[in-house]
Amino acid sequence: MADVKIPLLGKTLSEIQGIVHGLGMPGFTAKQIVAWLYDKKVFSIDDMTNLSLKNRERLKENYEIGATAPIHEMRSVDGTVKYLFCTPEGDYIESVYIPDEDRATLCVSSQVGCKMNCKFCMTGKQGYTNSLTPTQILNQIYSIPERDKLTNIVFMGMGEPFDNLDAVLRSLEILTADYGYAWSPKRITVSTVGLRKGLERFLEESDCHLAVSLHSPFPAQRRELMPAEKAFSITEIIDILRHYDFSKQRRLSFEYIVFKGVNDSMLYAKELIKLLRGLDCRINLIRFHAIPNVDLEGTDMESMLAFRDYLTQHGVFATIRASRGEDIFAACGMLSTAKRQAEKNKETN
Ligand SMILES: C[S@@+](CC[C@H](N)C(=O)[O-])C[C@H]1O[C@@H](n2cnc3c(N)ncnc32)[C@H](O)[C@@H]1O
Ligand code: SF4
Repeated sequence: MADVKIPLLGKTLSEIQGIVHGLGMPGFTAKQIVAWLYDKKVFSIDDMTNLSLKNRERLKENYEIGATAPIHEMRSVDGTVKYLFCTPEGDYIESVYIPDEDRATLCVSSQVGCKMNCKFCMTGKQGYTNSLTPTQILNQIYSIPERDKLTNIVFMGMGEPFDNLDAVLRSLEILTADYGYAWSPKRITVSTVGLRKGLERFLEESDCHLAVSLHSPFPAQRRELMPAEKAFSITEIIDILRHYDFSKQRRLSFEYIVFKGVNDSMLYAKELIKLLRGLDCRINLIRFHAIPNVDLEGTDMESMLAFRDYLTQHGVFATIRASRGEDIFAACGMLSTAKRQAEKNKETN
């Protein structure tokens, strides 16, 4: 059996210092290694040319960079690219590259599948398989051809980031630390259904933007759409957020998929205004990407515009999120589900 090597990608500076120390290398090599990883973004330890040949060989005995290219990509007519990665366990995850004028956003996954089982979500339908390691989270950013064009990262791919918070926080540290990518936290948004412990810890330990998936201002209806509401209600989430100061650089937004005949009337807009009163935030209205076997439909653009205008006129700034890559299975979880299905069919034929 081939030796399994430990990936360096996804290790923090202090972890690399521990490795360097353990291998008996001089302390300064830790900074050199993180620079090769996160600044120069090399694909081989052999490329770390300011490390002595002996130290590179020593490192290579047990470690590797750990970057793996996507196995599949789908390009939309609008420039959006969906990438499919395969993890060492043979699971599939998706990332979506979304170019838009002077911005280039990558939507990354944090888990394989998801435990939250939201009614409208294809990833939820897959169930939960695994949580991604920091290596697997960062690899989505490291291994795409557009990596040097990226201006923003959103954790809005497969999975619930607060259900894998250690790995997500470690990735955020590497993306924002001076020794790492040195990105401003303002370029990164983490989206969540809201899990109590995760929310509190994220607010404490990170400065990145927060997006909360809201979808209904009424707890009973939100519970129908999003079972996570049972454990941590939107009213409690908002209570915690009210005690936090979002007036500085950090942005708080709420995601709201507008479903036809479900949550698109002015009654809902009025309730949202009540719920969010006094909070420094915005609402992103999202068009529903239809998924199979779910009796939900997206609302029409006219109702969406009226909903947006009502909210904005009543002091809750609302925008309509442009729907991208509709021709390439844009709803997260669709491509990996198709791949899983194709493999199952192969096995049974
Ligand atoms: C896939 S989730 C991942 C992050 C996190 N688990 C969450 O729910 O916020 C990212 C966003 O996509 C939304 N979403 C899920 N399925 C969707 C669909 N079929 N159409 C449009 N948006 C969807 C979610 O509600 C959420 O706001
Ligand atoms: S919307 Fe988010 S939390 Fe809900 S099932 Fe999908 S990935 Fe999980």
